[in-house]
Amino acid sequence: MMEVRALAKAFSGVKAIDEFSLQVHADEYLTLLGPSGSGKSTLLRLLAGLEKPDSGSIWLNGVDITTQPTHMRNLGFVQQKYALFPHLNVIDNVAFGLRHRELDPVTDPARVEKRVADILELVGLTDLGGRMVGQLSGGQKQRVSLARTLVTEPKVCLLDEPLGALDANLRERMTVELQKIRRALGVTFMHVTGNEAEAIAMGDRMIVLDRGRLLQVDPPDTIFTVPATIDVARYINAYNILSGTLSDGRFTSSNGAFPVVGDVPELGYYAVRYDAAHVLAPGEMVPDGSASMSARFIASEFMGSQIIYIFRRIDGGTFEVVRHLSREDPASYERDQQCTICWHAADALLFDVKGRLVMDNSMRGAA
Ligand SMILES: Nc1ncnc2c1ncn2[C@@H]1O[C@H](COP(=O)(O)OP(=O)(O)OP(=O)(O)O)[C@@H](O)[C@H]1O
Repeated sequence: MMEVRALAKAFSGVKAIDEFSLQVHADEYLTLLGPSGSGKSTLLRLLAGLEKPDSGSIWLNGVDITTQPTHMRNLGFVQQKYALFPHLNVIDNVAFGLRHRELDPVTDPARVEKRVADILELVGLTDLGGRMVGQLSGGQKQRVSLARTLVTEPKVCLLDEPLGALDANLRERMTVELQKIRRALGVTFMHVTGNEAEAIAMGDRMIVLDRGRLLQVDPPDTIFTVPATIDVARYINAYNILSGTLSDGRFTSSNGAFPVVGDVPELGYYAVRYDAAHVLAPGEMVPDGSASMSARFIASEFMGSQIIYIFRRIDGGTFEVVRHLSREDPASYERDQQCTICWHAADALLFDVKGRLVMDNSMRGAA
């Protein structure tokens, strides 16, 4: 439906977007995760036509829109700052885009009224239509901003950190709402976020961006279980990452040596998911087929249904262990207590020196 081909944009010689290509499907929720400065906003601005690319092209339903002005693109853009008209009420803010859009403006008052009423109902603002926007909460302003964009029926709606300004409670509610609204309209959403949990929870597919380059695009569960590079593993904040080398058939680092199934040349990194590790009880033996390391307890964080234990590794880095409390009671450790952490050797992911996933240990076991 939308296709981005080798898009590039540099500012003063620094590449903000670097040979970025992507196929966007109709009726999908795409999330875009990247650290600060990775080019997320620049990419949205290029797609929206607010920034001119140095090279590459953007296609919408087979039409090259690379040089089309913003208002001709039929793309919606919900920016970080809501940019609502303070002197207009909610209804008029939403109606404005519809009356004044370049492509097919709607001027018949009855049609405008009906369309605005429908969209306000969809975003849950029916009762607030007459309010001035200055009298709305952050979450309500966010909905007006979304409604104002969606009322124009864009083919793709770009959302720049739409939940960024909301408190945790509201963010959780809007997570579900945004998905519901998108599904009801069948419009494609491209939602930029710096929050990995949001990207994983909301996307049908998820893009990971780093220094302007696309590292991976896949359904979130694939990104979570099979991150294509060590940087993807790092950005989703779900893996303990160790660097080391292969020696005598074992991944060897200052934290110990762990068995590697098969022969992996050029091994550089070893990653253990937080929820794949557990802490041995005093006197408990390391099970067969497991790797283990010694670490000192620093702190735990209770998260409701799960608990995170944080340890200090021998090399000074941290190692996190997540346990689900539906399966076991929380344990308590003394600060600086020496513990043994273990995991199935086959659960570790192996990356080469360039940070590319070589093949995971379990796949090697099966091979
Ligand atoms: N108008 C500009 N002039 C110069 N440099 C820019 C401009 N816009 C962006 N950049 C640079 O391009 C890079 C990407 O910036 P961008 O704002 O797209 O990143 P981001 O991933 O959206 O970051 P954040 O999550 O912090 O908003 C950064 O190095 C930034 O400093």
